[in-house]
Amino acid sequence: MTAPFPTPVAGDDQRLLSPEELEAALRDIGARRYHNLHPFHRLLHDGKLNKDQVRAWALNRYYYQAMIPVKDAAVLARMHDAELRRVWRQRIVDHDGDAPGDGGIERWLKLAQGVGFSRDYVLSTKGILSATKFSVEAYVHFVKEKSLLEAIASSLTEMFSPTIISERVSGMLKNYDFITKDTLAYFEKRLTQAPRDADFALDYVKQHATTPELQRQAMAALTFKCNVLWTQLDALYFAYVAPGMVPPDAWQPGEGLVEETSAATGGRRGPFVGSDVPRLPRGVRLRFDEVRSNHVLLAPERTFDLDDNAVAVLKLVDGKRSVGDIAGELATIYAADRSLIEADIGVMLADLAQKRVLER
Ligand SMILES: O=C(O)c1cc(C(=O)O)c2c(n1)C(=O)C(=O)c1cc(C(=O)O)[nH]c1-2
Repeated sequence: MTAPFPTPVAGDDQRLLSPEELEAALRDIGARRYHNLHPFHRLLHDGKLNKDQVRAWALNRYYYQAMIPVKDAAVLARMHDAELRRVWRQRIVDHDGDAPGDGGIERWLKLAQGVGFSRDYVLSTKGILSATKFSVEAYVHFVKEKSLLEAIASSLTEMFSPTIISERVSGMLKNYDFITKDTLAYFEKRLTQAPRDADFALDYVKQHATTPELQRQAMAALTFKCNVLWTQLDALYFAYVAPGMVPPDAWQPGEGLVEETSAATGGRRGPFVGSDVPRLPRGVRLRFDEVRSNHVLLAPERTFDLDDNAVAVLKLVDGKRSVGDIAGELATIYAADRSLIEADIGVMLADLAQKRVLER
């Protein structure tokens, strides 16, 4: 069988690397290919995504989380040594927990719920991109089909995860008002679990990759796994950032969400009132569409036609003017009653907020 990805060579002339050289070569793979370098992660951590794009990440990443114990059970099934199984089974416990309501998958569900999803929608895995499923399933197949050394080596991306997790948690808390420490609780445990798991796997690989060929296989396994993580972000980027092509059946913003209550959003539903300050969410823009020869609201994966009244209002939405200010300006321009305008635009803005192209 031909290798699915180009496999790195073990050294200049396939010589046996020392354990330290092997570790350095593995770390170098991460330095060049780990998913912290992916543009989607840069956007996520720097606060450049809108809420729906963060939701798409949380939803798709759930599939990875949910399949990790399936992957680890497959690895476990290949271990003929009870001592090894005793160590590895901890990974399954970490994700599944010891009791209902416990464990990493549950904490990821909390994260997904924290950004607005209904638990049942996430659990259904409906709406997850096919490309996410393909990547994650490729990982499960890989550990079943390849040697135990390769299966263990493929988990070594975890060597690099504490850095990305710290960066992600601080970046997201700083940059998104809808993200709380509670929502990101998943990552707290990973900060101790990942280094523990990675240390064990790295020792195993250094001890068992005893020929140039085995060392090459270990490096190829880590490269493969970096690609598993990278392609998941490619898929998210393509569907929800640019060009914004959401495949049929994949999650569309607005789907699978819990009806937002004031407690969940920190905001209110219903008409906007005079003191509300409307703003366009990140990624939503008011644009003149030459083809339609009309203004539209451009969201990452949707376009909304606007009538003249909406255009007049949205031209004044700048995240600074309140509804009262906007009504005041329009009342002057159109010589109309300010309180009537305020009531009208309150309803109109609430309708746009319902469609998630406006925030207060
Ligand atoms: O947040 C991350 O960037 C990240 C990365 C990785 C990784 O590098 O594979 C894992 C996780 N998180 C994670 O939470 C997790 O449980 C996990 C298990 C594994 C694995 O390969 O067995 N990787 C990862």
